[in-house]
Amino acid sequence: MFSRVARRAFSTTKFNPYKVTVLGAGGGIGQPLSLLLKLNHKVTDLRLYDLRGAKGVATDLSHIPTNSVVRGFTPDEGDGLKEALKDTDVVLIPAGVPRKPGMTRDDLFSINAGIVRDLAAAIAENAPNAAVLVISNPVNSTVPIVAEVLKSKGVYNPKKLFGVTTLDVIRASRFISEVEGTNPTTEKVTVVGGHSGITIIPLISQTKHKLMDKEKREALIHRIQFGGDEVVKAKNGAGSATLSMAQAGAKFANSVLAGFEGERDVIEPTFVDSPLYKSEGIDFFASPVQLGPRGVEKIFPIGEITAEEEEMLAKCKETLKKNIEKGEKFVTQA
Ligand SMILES: NC(=O)c1ccc[n+]([C@@H]2O[C@H](COP(=O)([O-])OP(=O)(O)OC[C@H]3O[C@@H](n4cnc5c(N)ncnc54)[C@H](O)[C@@H]3O)[C@@H](O)[C@H]2O)c1
Ligand SMILES: O=C(O)C[C@H](O)C(=O)O
Repeated sequence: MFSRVARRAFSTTKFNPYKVTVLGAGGGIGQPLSLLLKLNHKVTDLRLYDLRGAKGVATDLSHIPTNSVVRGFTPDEGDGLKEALKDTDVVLIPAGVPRKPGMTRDDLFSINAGIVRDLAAAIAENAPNAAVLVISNPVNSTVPIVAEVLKSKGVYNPKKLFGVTTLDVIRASRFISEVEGTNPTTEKVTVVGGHSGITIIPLISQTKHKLMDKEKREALIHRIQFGGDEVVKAKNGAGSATLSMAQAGAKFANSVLAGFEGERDVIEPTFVDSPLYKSEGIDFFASPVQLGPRGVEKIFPIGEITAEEEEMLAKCKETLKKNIEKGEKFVTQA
């Protein structure tokens, strides 16, 4: 039985009808991500697609008494991908293979580039107005792949394409709190650049811990940049981060939906088509972005940084430029 207060709160809750699709929903990230989206009251229509397993995951989640209807789609019955995408508002893409120990994210390009390209073509056809949140690695290259496919189909909207770098941001909060003995939920670290090794730049100088001693700071930065390797090593061949990534992906998706709903001051670092370093041939860059009803509302510059961070930025740009070009050429020179 609901108490009177709970009943009143429930009956006055406003549900906006958002359709959200997860491509790769049967996987290590896909399953917990779908669970977290099922628990999100902003989501009313949840569609799960995978080559296999999506129907079982959807049926399982469909017993949870939250606001959304959840359906699973696979390619074996009719056009599952088309049905999963039709007129959806947000698409999250965790489809693709994860790393094993000894691999870089770039080593995943040979398999994941084709997967992401084909899914992007289906998005262009069935959900050209959707916000697309790319999780599949290597993000520095898969985001440009999606952009080029959407451009080739005449439906590219740079305000609605996002590389999800939220895992770097949540790791930074957690790791800095471990170093400083503080509450991780109140630690905010701006992380800019891209999503792999030295392209991940946590701006410690912009935190309240800017006076941290050099040795401690360098170890912290290295841990944030290579946090993914920590998980790959610990899972010992069974994949990479899935649960923390699901949390990160659900958090970012919630922010995108909050922006759609017109909530004010929704700001998240994310890897987007950005003017910040375009003059240097870098088409995409992660920096704090204000999200709104049309997607990207405002891209913030990275602000004042130290000489040490300038050096990191220079190295990041070199790698990022190559990663982005690799993704773009995969589509344009095919
Ligand atoms: N952006 C980030 O911060 C971040 C963090 C962690 C992992 N990742 C990346 O996410 C991806 C997925 O990782 P995972 O651990 O969930 O892998 P996983 O192997 O557990 O799951 C991937 C799922 O994708 C599905 N899939 C493959 N091809 C597909 C297609 N064409 N259409 C639909 N589904 C397809 C598979 O069937 C599988 O269920 C990897 O590339 C990984 O590197 C990114
Ligand atoms: O490390 C990986 O390969 C997965 C992901 O990009 C991560 O940062 O955990």
